[in-house]
Amino acid sequence: MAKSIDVSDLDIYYGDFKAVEGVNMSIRARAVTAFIGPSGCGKSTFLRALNRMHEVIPGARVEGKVIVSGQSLYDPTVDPVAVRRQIGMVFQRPNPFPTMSIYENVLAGMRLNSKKLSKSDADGIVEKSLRGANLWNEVKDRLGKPGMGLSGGQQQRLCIARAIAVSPEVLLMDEPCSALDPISTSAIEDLIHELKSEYTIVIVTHNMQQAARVSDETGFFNLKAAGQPGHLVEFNPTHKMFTNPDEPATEAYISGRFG
Ligand SMILES: Nc1ncnc2c1ncn2[C@@H]1O[C@H](COP(=O)(O)OP(=O)(O)OP(=O)(O)O)[C@@H](O)[C@H]1O
Repeated sequence: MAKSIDVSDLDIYYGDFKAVEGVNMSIRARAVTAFIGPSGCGKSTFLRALNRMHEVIPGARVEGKVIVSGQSLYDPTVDPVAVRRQIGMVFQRPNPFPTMSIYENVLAGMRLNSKKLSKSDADGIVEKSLRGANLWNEVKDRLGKPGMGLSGGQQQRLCIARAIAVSPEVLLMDEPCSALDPISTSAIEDLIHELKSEYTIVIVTHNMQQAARVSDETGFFNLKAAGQPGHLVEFNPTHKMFTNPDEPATEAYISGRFG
C-alpha cells in the first residue's frame, strides 16, 4: 500500500558536517514528488534519509522526525533493513546484478528477503514486475539472458522491475534518467506516470523540465553559501512552483539565473 511521508525538523549529518538543515515536508501517497536544486544542496542526502540508506555511511546520522504513515522511521525498534525493503530505491546508473539473468535480477530482492518461492509464483512475479516496468514485451523471449545484455534504458526499467517486485510502499529515484538517452528517458517518465497510481514516488532530478513533466509537487533545495547546510526553500504544487513560485530564489533558479 502506498504511504505518505511526513518530515519534521530534519537535520542530516556526515560526521560533524551538517549537510541538510531543518526540513519540514509532507509527501503525499500516490503522487510524484520531485526535488530540484543546485549541485551539493543535499537532494540525494535527503532522499537517502527517507529509507535509512544514509546511515550506512560511517558517521552519518539524522536528527528530527520522519513519519511514514504514522510510524516513526528512526524509532529504535524499527529494523532499517525492513525499511529499505518497503521503501525501494532506483539509482542514477542502472545497476543490474552483472552475473544474473533478467529473470533472476527481477527476483533478486525477493531472494534477499529469503522467501521460498514456487516456480509458478516466481514466474508470476517476474511477469507482473516486468509488465509494471513496461519491459515485458521487450524481454519475454530472453528472460534467461544476462541483464547486462540490455540497453541502458532497458537496464534501468529492469532495476525498476526489481524494485517493484518486492511490492514496496514508496519508490525513491535518484536521477533515474541521467544516464539515459531522450527516448529511454521518455519511457521512464511514462512509467513514473503509470506507477504513481500504486506507489508514492519521490524523484531527484537535475532536469527541471522533467520535474515539471512528471511531478505533482516539487521541493526546491538550496545552499545559503558554500559550506553551509542545504535547506528546503519552497515546497509547492509543481504547476505553481514553475509558474508562480512563492520565493524569489526559486524564481531565480527555475528561470536559469543561477545554479
Ligand atoms: N558520503 C559523504 N560523506 C561526506 N559528505 C558527503 C557525502 N555525500 C555527500 N556529502 C556532502 O553533502 C552535501 C550534499 O550532497 P548531496 O550529494 O546530497 O547533494 P545533491 O544536491 O544531491 O548534489 P548533486 O545534485 O550534485 O547530486 C555536499 O556538501 C556533499 O559534499
